[in-house]
Amino acid sequence: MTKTELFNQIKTKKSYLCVGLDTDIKKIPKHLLSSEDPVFEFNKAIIDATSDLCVSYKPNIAFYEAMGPKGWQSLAKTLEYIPKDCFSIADAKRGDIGNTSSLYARAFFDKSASGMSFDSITVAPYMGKDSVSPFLEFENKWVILLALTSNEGGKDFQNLELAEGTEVYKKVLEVSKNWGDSERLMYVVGATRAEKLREIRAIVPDSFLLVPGVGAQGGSLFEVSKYGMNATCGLLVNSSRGIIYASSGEDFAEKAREEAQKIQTEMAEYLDQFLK
Ligand SMILES: O=c1ccn([C@@H]2O[C@H](COP(=O)(O)O)[C@@H](O)[C@H]2O)c(=O)[nH]1
Repeated sequence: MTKTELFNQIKTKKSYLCVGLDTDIKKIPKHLLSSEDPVFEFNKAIIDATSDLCVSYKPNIAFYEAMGPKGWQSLAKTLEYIPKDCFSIADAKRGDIGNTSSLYARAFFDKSASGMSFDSITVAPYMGKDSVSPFLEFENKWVILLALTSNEGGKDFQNLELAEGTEVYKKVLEVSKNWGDSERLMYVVGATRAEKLREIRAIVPDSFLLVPGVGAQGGSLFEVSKYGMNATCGLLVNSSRGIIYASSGEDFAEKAREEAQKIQTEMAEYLDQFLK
């Protein structure tokens, strides 16, 4: 999916919501556990209930890897089921020396090799350019680099000041924006770090930002939207637990829709207010 196609989806759906498919077999409603593939059945119901309200889905790969081969099967089936007008994100946080990164890229982008072809993958930037460029060699695929993460521990390194006075996360943005343009490269910025969005926008004005941390982690959608939105929206705001585990009963999909609807309604207002 191109940047223009993504923005068109945002305008059509009046939404920049990304639903996180962090599907934990231990949290799936009991009545699904007797089915052949409970994880897929759960995801399918969540997708059916939310696909008109969001523009993206983000399975976090850890939840599937943890289940072994069965988990990878559920992941591949889920990816096939995600509507083609929704931007798919493999939240895998990969990155290694070049030849290894190439294999990670093949695993998530090359359907003929792995059976899966996501639109994008999250990548850790700390091994540098040659660990990231193998992902960018795949045409029409996106890299989403971790910049300023939502967790408290993110401050341990990301906010350290280098001798020249720049914080590490800013250096990541400044250097990596030369590895690919805003048509192929996005950044993760936690909603819990919304106070930094003005400074981030000064460095990467045109890039899309994947923003996790609203809902369960307490980040503010208003602040993210006010300080982070640009002329093409430039935001994909993720909520996982707040939507998919809104209920643990048979009404889980209905309740997930209600939560997604609340966020979409707020987003429609912010698009009117803050789109530059
Ligand atoms: O900085 C980061 C990077 C990734 N995540 C991931 O996003 C979701 C958030 O889930 P919630 O349930 O909405 O809190 C999850 O997959 C994280 O691994 C993040 O939270 N922060």
